[in-house]
Amino acid sequence: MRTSIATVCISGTLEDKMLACARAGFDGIEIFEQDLLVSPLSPEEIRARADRLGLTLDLYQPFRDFEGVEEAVLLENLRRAEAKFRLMNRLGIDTMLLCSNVGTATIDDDGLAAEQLRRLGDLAASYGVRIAYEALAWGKFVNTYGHSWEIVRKVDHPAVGLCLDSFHILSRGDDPSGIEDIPAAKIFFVQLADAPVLSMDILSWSRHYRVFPGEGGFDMVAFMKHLVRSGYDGPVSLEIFNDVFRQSDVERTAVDGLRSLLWLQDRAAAGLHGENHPMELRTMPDVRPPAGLDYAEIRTDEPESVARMLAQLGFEFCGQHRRKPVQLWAQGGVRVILNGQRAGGAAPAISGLGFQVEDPHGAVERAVGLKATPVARHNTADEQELRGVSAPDGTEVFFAPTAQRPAWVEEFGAGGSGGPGGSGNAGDLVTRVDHVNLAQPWQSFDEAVLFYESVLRLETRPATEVPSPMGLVRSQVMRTADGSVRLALNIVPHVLEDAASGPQSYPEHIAFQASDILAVARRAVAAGMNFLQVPQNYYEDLAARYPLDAPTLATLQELNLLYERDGNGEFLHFYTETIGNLFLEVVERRHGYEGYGAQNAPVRLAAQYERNRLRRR
Ligand SMILES: O=C(O)c1ccc(O)c(O)c1
Ligand SMILES: [Mg+2]
Repeated sequence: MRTSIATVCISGTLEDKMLACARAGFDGIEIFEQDLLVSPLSPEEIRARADRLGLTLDLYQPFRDFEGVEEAVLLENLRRAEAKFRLMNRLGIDTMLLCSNVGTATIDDDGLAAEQLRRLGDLAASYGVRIAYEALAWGKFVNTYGHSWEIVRKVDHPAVGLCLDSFHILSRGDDPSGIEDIPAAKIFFVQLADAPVLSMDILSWSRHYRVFPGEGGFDMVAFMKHLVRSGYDGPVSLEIFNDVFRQSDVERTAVDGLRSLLWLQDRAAAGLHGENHPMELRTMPDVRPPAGLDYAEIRTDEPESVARMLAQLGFEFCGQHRRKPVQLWAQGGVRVILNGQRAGGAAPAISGLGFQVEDPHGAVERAVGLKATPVARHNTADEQELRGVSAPDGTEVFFAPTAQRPAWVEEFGAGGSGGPGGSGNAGDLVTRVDHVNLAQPWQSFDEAVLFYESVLRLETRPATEVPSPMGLVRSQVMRTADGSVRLALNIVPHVLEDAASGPQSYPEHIAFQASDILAVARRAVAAGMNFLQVPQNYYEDLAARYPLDAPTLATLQELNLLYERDGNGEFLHFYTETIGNLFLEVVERRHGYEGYGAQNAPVRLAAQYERNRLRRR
């Protein structure tokens, strides 16, 4: 598949954009008119530069408000078009995108629109140029791809075909399967964009919220399959209007974009089960989603305090690393690595996660194929080689075999009874990691969703928004279907960017699942643990929300436990104090509860905010 991207997707000057697209590995680009108008480079220089970078110039766009007009307006539109055809000749671009008329159309008549497009086709052909007609979802008379295809069929001109843009089709809830019935030769260009499911006017949605395939809520894989089945084999181009992408690091966004096309090809190929079509799809090693967490690594400047907290929760110290200031703690088969090496400014509190996979080698190969950055790992001869990549927020993601007792624990001289391997001791109350909550800088949130979806094959669940004193926190759960791995990605509110403490001052946490949370809490109380204090108002509201008896309520309040119900399911959980950027949570799920205590999250965030303020005073 030939990959392309519209220059409007990314930040910087036209030169910056071209360089970044070439470096990321795109085959070509669409020149967005605005980028050319403001460029000091001449069309010939742009052409030469693209050539040097190995980029094809696939499309010039957009040309607007052409068809469905009075004759006098049409003559003016043809004059406008001819100027652009001359420009395209200088650029060496042979396809121009024409948006369906949104402004000047006054005549709702397909026959007339077709005749006018035929005249444009004749003019275009005389310059060796083709017109790709795109139905904008908010076009005045033409706003569906079906309608644009009817008109193009009527035009019946070799220089007039279609541009299909997934956003305009899927945003309206239109059925994309009809794409398979369009003759491939009449599809001149294809643009892809995903978007989060929002209820707002389509134009604003399109101009500000598009995201790369895999980062939103559209079924892009199904769309791609229809496209492949049509027999189309031209460029597949990203056209993303997104306020964040346009102000983010250009190289990084370009890589994110290419990753989306690599992922999409792989998924579409898997869904097409070896069907034969002209478009060749690039695939990668097919790895299964992780089976569980091998370990979680916490990096902290206060390892003693975090160690104390782990001990209070029933974790056992299993050993010190031979050479590094790094400790291993374990309980019930859960392994936590406590890294006291100085992290420096923007390092996340949860610095690494080991995922258990069937084929660690294949998983690394796939991750690198998806343009993830490998993490440098120093190995001595007797240390087990673990390979991993960096997630967008800097968390190191390692791929480990699905061993009960991984070989690397030997580096910690770990022996002992239950210790770090197997399923732990019979009396262990913590049985597994329930979920890991990772703070995401707002610039790389969409990138992170695609990263975890494509590299780890996690599924996205509908996002939620949690109010906090620092702003609205968007939270996105990504998990395996069976729940063996669950991550909650939280966007760090903008306000923290300005804080002296820097963008990563937002805390992260690991939630441990317990078989008996009351016992864990009581043991922690006895061991002198500092719980996050839950306000009285919360318990009064809880009594109103649920018919809980007085002794249960009193126990919840005494232990600073939070509670939520979901049908038959019950969720009990508590939080520790925050140390540096880290706190811990213990949860107990009863009767198939599947959520994360969303109603309690604002209480937690407000309590942490109060605590933090008191400490800073
Ligand atoms: O928002 C627009 O105007 C616009 C322009 C060109 C496109 O290809 C498109 O999909 C939208
Ligand atoms: Mg478009």
